[in-house]
Amino acid sequence: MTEKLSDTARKTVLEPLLESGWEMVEGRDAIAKTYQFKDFTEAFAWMTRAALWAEKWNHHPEWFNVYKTVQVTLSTHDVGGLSSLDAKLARKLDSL
Ligand SMILES: C[C@H](O)[C@H](O)[C@H]1CNC2=NC(N)=NC(=O)C2=N1
Repeated sequence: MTEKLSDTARKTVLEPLLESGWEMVEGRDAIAKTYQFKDFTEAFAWMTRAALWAEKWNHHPEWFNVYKTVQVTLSTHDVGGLSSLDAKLARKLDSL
């Protein structure tokens, strides 16, 4: 069962992400990051790889793509805030 991150988990799990370019979204329990690629092909190839992980884990990003920029927001809709799935997906997105 997915749960909202506890205060303790936020310290250990979110802090490394916030140090690597993720930001808390104002007014909402979510994290966001903007990725820049060389061109649209690179951006879309990355989105395709990300989509396969999202499907595999049944956890999907909110994202917005314009040309070579992809803005990603992560939150767990089922619990109305951040869960460990968001942290897991964020780490995966950073590694792709
Ligand atoms: C029914 C389905 O399992 C759920 O709606 C899944 C799908 N993908 C999801 N993605 C995200 N980001 N949050 C969710 O709560 C979520 N729930």
